[in-house]
Amino acid sequence: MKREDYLSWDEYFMGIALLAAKRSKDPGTQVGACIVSPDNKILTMGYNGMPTGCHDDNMPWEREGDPLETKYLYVCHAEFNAILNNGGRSLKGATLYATLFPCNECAKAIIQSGIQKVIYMEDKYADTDAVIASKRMFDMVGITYEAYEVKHKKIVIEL
Ligand SMILES: O=c1ccn([C@H]2C[C@H](O)[C@@H](COP(=O)(O)O)O2)c(=O)[nH]1
Ligand SMILES: [Zn+2]
Repeated sequence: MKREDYLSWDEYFMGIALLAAKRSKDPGTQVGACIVSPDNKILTMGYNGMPTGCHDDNMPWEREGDPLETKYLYVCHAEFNAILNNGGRSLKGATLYATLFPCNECAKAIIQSGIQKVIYMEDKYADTDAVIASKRMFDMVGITYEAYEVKHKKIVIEL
């Protein structure tokens, strides 16, 4: 008889996005993204981090203060990294699993890449212009977005 407590596709892909987020050096919010083809093949992944060659130790991670000394002008967003990491594979019709609702800049890249669906975990910046603009664009172009249904499943991985 087969196992019954195996991961659903959504659990598997969101689990991978959560694992990718663990690579982030951001002390504030660690974001992960996993992009999946319509036939459930993982196409690409990403997390928020500094551009390649900009060493994490030499970059600011502050949230406030002189804008040039905050992370915001430098950090590459998880979804943006995932899209850029696609290795030449088409993302048309794909689904993006994201641990945070994508901002407007990521939304633009999502639209241009042909991704059709977004499944997100957290929407803690829902009241910001960035996320409002994001949803406005998704609605306009017919990209669907839905909150990941948390089932409080614990996935334990021992290394
Ligand atoms: O679409 C998004 C929006 C934000 N991020 C990243 C950018 C930053 O590294 C953090 C946000 O940090 P806070 O301290 O919570 O402001 O999230 C992203 O990857 N994707
Ligand atoms: Zn973004």
